[in-house]
Amino acid sequence: MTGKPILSIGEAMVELSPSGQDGLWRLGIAGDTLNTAWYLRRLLSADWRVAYCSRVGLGEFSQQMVDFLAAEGIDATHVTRDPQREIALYAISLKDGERSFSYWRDTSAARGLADDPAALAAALAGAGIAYFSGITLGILPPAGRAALIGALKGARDAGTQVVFDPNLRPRLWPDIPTMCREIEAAAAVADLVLPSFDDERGFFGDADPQATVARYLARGAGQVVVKAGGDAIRYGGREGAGLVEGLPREVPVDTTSAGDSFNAGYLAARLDGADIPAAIRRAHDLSRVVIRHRGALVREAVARG
Ligand SMILES: O=C(O)C(=O)C[C@H](O)[C@H](O)COP(=O)(O)O
Repeated sequence: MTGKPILSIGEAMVELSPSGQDGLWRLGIAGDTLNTAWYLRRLLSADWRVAYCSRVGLGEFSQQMVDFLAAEGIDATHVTRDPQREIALYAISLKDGERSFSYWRDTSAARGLADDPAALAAALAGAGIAYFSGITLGILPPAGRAALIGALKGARDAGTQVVFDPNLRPRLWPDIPTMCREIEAAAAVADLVLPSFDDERGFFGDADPQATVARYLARGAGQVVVKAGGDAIRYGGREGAGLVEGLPREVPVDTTSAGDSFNAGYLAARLDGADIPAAIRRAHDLSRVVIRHRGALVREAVARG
């Protein structure tokens, strides 16, 4: 089965990941929404078009990103250029396999990705799936956030499936109440929300994954699938409800992109006709391989489709 283009919207950065050798860092290009697009590109057959919507600068690293997208088969038509700004940088630190991030992204070009309503509308026109995250929202100024959510709502009304990963990053937000309010406003325009239970418990106080499902459904989401590390995965919504148990566990080398790759695995499996429990198992299997390797984009995890 093939369909309309898949558009992922957000910020990609230069990534520094530990090489394993003291003082040596590996340079890559990554960012949550790009990671999901990258895994989707490799999981889906070439008949599918996977596109990225972002804003970059004119310098060397911005060009490297655009070249990277082209080399990876990701459509960069909707990556616009900002003559004044550059792309951001982040570094991964690892402690017992669990990742944390340092960011240099306050002035990045991607902060302007929703400034031009016509460009945003053109990017979304005809998209089968529009994918974005709480990080996409967190980097935007308030006017950009409102513009993006409005454009996604319009796209949803026009038949695009809107998919949202809350990906809570408090450092990107002025304060926690603003983050929580904006995340729920975004979930309200989403057909599918893919939260991670640890984050949701921490910031929304959800007692269990079922509470996360119920909260997002009450806000207007169509379907919710709650990622839970290696624990059972709860889902609910208009496509069905249930619990997927007995997922194999992995000792991680680097958990970066566990959630992003899960999202891609899930969407690709659903597009391939899998039911929700089967799609969850396929997504989990992919993220298990991803966390056995360093960095966000793990070529070993996915042969190119
Ligand atoms: O934090 C950001 O802005 C990034 O985009 C860096 C990372 O590549 C993703 O955040 C990884 O996402 P997880 O799947 O949650 O590990």
